Amino acid sequence: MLLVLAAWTMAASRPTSDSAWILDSLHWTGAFVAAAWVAWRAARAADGQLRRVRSRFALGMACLAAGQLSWDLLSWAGWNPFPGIPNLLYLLLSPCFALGFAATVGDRMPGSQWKSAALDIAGFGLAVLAFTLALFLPHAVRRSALEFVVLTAYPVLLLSAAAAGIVVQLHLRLRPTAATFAVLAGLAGYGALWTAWSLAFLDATLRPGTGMTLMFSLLALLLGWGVANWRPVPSLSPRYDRLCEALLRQIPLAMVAVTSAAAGFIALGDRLPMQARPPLRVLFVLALLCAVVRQTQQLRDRDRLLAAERAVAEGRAQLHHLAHHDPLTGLPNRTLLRDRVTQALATAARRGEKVALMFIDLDRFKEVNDTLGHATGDALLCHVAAQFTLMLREEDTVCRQGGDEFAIVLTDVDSAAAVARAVERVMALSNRRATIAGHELPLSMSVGIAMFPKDGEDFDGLMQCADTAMYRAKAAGRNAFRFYDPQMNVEASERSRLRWLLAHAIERGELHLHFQPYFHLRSGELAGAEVLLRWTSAELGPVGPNQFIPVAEDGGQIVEIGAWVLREACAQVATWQRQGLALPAVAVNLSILQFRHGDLVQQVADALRDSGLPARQLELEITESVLMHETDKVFATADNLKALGVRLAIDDFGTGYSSLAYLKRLNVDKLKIDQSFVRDALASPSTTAIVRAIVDMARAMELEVVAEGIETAAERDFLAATHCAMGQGYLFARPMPADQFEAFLAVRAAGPALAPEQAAADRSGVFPLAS
Ligand SMILES: Nc1nc2c(ncn2[C@@H]2O[C@@H]3COP(=O)(O)O[C@H]4[C@@H](O)[C@H](n5cnc6c(=O)[nH]c(N)nc65)O[C@@H]4COP(=O)(O)O[C@H]3[C@H]2O)c(=O)[nH]1
Repeated sequence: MLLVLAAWTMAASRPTSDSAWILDSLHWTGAFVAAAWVAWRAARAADGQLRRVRSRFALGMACLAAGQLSWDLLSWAGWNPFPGIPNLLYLLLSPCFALGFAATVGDRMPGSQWKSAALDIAGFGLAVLAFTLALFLPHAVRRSALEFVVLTAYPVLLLSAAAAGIVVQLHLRLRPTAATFAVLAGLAGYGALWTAWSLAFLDATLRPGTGMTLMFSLLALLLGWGVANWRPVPSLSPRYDRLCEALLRQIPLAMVAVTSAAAGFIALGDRLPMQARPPLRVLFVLALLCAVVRQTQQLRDRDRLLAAERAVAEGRAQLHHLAHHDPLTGLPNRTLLRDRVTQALATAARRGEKVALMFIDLDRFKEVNDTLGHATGDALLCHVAAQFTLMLREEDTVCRQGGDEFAIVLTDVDSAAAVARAVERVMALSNRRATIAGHELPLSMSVGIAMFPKDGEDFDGLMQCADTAMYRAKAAGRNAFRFYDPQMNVEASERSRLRWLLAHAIERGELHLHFQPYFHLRSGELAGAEVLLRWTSAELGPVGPNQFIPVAEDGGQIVEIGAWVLREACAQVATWQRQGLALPAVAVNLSILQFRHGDLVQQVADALRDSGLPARQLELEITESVLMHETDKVFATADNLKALGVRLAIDDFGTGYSSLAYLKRLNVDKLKIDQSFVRDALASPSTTAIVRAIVDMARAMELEVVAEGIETAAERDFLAATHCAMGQGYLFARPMPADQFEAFLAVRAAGPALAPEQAAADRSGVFPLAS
């Protein structure tokens, strides 16, 4: 750099033109060779794509240096025509840089972007050409066409190369560095310098040793440094991305501006040769066409971008909605519920208000799903969701937790009584039936309620309390609501302990069967025995079936336990039979879950085959509740069971949904009158009438009837008088373990038939009344 400055200072201070040219050529040669050497070294130090890019730039710098050296040589030889080899070499600088920019792009640009970039460069190039021609043509009168072309090509190619660099920089969002500025400013500066130089050349006013000649050297050094440090790194900054986008949008405007400036020059000046006007006009039109096409393209891209942005925004909104709402019912989901409850609690805490959280579970929804299909189940859920929404105030939130569970938040509630009123409103739905896809579905729900701040202070705490209370409502026979009470937690943990212990009861041999006989009331003959399950837990001692069967049903363990009972009962009765201790019938209780989940028909067939018990001796007791929902599946299973030859009995008849049509269709063999009727029959005339009606109806339908829970002789006499054929109860015998029942059978096999209570009395000591 210092050498260049020294040479130039000497050239500028020398009065003679020749020596100034010599000194100019000295600093040009020094600067160009030095710049080429620096660029070349940097290219060799790089590898991969960077090496390709820098090599092309360095080749351009080498052409510049070679041009200068050849100029020096030819000038020294005294034969240096214009244009000559040096000019050709100088001209190669721009294409080499353009190739370098193309190598920078590599495969980083998709085809459509390539086209846009090419159009940007071509349009700008055409505009610069138009401008340069407009500038140069009035001065070209005394020059040959070739001279003019070369002089015009210098600035046009250099400015187009600079434009290519800018366009690549913007399209690829390359981070702007000092080297970027050096290369782009070097090219653009050369473009401007050559313009001035060419104009001076055309006007024959070119003088050596001026600032302009010095600039050639300085710009070469700047370019060399820029190439040596060129390293294209994409920027990830969204701000820079937006800036590049905005600048790219200005390119058509720049084309129009440059073209208009050219047109202005022509309009103002009067020295433009006439024959040059038509090609210039074509050039203007082409440049403007490029600008228009590019502008249209940008508008289209912008529209597409806006549409894409809109789609993304809509997608985001949709995602947000999906993340916070249940897709089936459109109600808020648990995530949104948590937000709303948390907000409501914060407000309530500030204002000293109460908040109620209701946890709702539809009773027997699974049965609807299993029997009528998921579409019906979904429609029922939507129906319930719509009803809840209609019933509540706007400020209350209804949400679907998932499955058949809903939650309702009531804010600003005065008292538990107000909550109870709201709950009753919600539960009023239970009195109605929903008609879905032609099916009349009973709507029943169990509701648990937790109150803020009494039961919990945050969402999770309140949810847990409401869940526990809901569980209690279910355990209380469903279709009920319960407010949370701390005692419930104790019970809930007891239930989970029971469930855990029950899981191992079979393998630990803690389950066993009791048998309770039932008799023909008139003859006193043994009619059969009901099998009743007992559990003696190693940790808890004896646990009653009313305690553990609901737990086993909740946990689904009843399916496995029920299968075990079936196998054990058949095997035991068949063994007695082989010992000559005949039992006319053995009745086994079935749970609804065995109908739903287990392969019940196969289990029964296996139990009969393995034990050798005749099918007609096996009675399966199902409760009326089975008939309430599982119609199609129950009918099909019942048909298959009947096809095996077993008998079906309806247990606890009269307590539930007593449909004669279903009874008939089920093809049952026996009804068991629930013990609550037997208990009240003598005291309440309406119950007396019900019992009579059941017995008459059973006789009319040719069904056997057994009255359960007979405890007194008066009850027995009343039932015998109403023509109830059979009876079971403590009056005759309590449920007995297998060994005692075997002894009972042995006594009966030995002796004459006794009236049942006589038998019970006679066997004192043999048949204990307590099981
Ligand atoms: N107060 C009184 N009670 C009498 C009298 N006679 C019989 N009982 C009781 O009444 C219940 C009759 O059985 P359930 O109605 O089928 O009611 C059964 C049945 O629903 C269920 N259960 C028992 N074993 C099984 C089983 O193996 N599988 C299934 N799924 N459920 C069972 O547990 C329930 C209760 O069984 P348990 O406690 O054994 O209670 C038995 C029996 O001990 C009487 O004169 N007075």
